[in-house]
Amino acid sequence: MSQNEIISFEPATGEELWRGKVGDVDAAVDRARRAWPAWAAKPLANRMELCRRFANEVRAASDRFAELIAKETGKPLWEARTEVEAVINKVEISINAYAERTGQKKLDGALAGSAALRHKPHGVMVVLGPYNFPAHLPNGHIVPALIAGNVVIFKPSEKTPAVGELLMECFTKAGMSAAVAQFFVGGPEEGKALVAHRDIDGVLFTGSAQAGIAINKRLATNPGKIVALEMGGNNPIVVTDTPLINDAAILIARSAFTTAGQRCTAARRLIVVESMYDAIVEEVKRLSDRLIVGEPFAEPAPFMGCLIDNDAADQLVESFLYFLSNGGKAIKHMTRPDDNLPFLSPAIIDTTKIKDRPDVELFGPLLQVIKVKDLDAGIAEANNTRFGLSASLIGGTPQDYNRFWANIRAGIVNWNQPTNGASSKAPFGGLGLSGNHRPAAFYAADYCAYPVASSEMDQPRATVGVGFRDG
Ligand SMILES: NC(=O)c1ccc[n+]([C@@H]2O[C@H](COP(=O)([O-])OP(=O)(O)OC[C@H]3O[C@@H](n4cnc5c(N)ncnc54)[C@H](O)[C@@H]3O)[C@@H](O)[C@H]2O)c1
Ligand SMILES: O=CCC[C@H](NC(=O)CCC(=O)O)C(=O)O
Repeated sequence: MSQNEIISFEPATGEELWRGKVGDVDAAVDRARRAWPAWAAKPLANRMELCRRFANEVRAASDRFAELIAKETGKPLWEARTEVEAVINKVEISINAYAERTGQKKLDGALAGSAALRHKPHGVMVVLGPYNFPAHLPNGHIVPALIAGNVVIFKPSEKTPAVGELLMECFTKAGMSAAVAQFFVGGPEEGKALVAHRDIDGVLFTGSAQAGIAINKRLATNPGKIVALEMGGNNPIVVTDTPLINDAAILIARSAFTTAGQRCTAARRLIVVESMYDAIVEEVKRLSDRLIVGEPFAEPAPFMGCLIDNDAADQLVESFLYFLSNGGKAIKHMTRPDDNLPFLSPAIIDTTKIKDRPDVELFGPLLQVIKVKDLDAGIAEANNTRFGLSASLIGGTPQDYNRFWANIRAGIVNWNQPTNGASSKAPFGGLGLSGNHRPAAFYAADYCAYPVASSEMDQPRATVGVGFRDG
């Protein structure tokens, strides 16, 4: 790959899919900055209408869109279709969110004249996207930002530029200028340069904790720039008493292995009370043995596809071997049928005996199992992480769930539901290394506009008060 070019490959076949020239950061920011005033001055209804047209363009291209997502990420076609649906649905959800979370209102109780709360856009927003949901997650920043009156420079992951390009094409086809919704090709270096550019007003990031922290540090001396960080997780799924072993196992397998474990909300740690351990572990293994791993367009449809590339697969195999050689007990071995392709079988390993388990996000189909004495020990173990994105409790009573809910540190806390599959109609974000208290999804509206409080009279009428001499 030349440094001036980004090339993406189909992970399931290794074939080249797309190539494009790396963008010019200064030119992109300058173009965006010049486009901003006119876009911000457009009536809100026009901006919303253009976003609705964007949704129609995505709908019209939905088959091609889903096929491209499946090809470029390696996820199954059925799942890629759900990503396209999420992109379309994001528009109406964001329109509602803008009205509910921001928008404008008159305030009661003004002493004279009237008082109002309104919101203004920040300006030029840089959106940096991840590869696992190359359309849905960046779109979750882009649409709210545009509705609020910002212009956007979107740099997709260097691993999924083709999907990023198609997404942005849908905005231009909808009638939005390519300077308002701008597609930018680049890798981490260009990401860094965009973040550091003095003429941007904010960075809306979804990706790894490592990159998010680097962005946070880079902008630490610019408190005026908005930084929204959606990062990873080391998410726990805690199992306490339940007679529904098969249902519990289905929820666990879905949490851990959907999208081949490449979801920020995937369960990484299965924490089980000792009375349930044997039954749950046996059933999760039995189910996982039945999961079909296959290429995106295979028939019958696979449950999960491959990882994004061979490096990611190598790293995950290494992590499995690390656990194995440090006291872990394999429940289901990780296998890789072809060393030249990133397909991995789901793997399960008991790491209870490992003293200092690395608190990192292992982004793939690898589930650790940890045995605990009781629910309180389970909650303590669940919180034994620097991350805090999602957490689920399986089984137990309403009182158990209340205790779990009150004590767990995570932005998404579920009961008898998977850790993943979060709703776009709710806020989405996490604590600690998972985010910076700027939740996305429904609350993305909050970081796309800032509130302005105004006290207003149509004439400059005023009377002198205390402390003036007669005159
Ligand atoms: N919380 C969430 O909403 C969420 C959602 C999806 C993925 N993720 C996380 O994303 C990770 C996987 O995605 P990824 O590998 O594409 O993430 P990544 O952090 O490697 O890259 C994300 C984006 O940031 C850019 N980038 C990388 N380093 C940068 C830097 N120092 N400065 C500026 N830009 C930089 C990349 O080019 C890419 O566009 C996982 O950790 C996963 O948990 C989080
Ligand atoms: O990989 C990270 C996202 C996972 C996904 N979350 C969402 O889709 C949040 C909703 C939104 O952003 O609209 C999940 O929980 O599976």
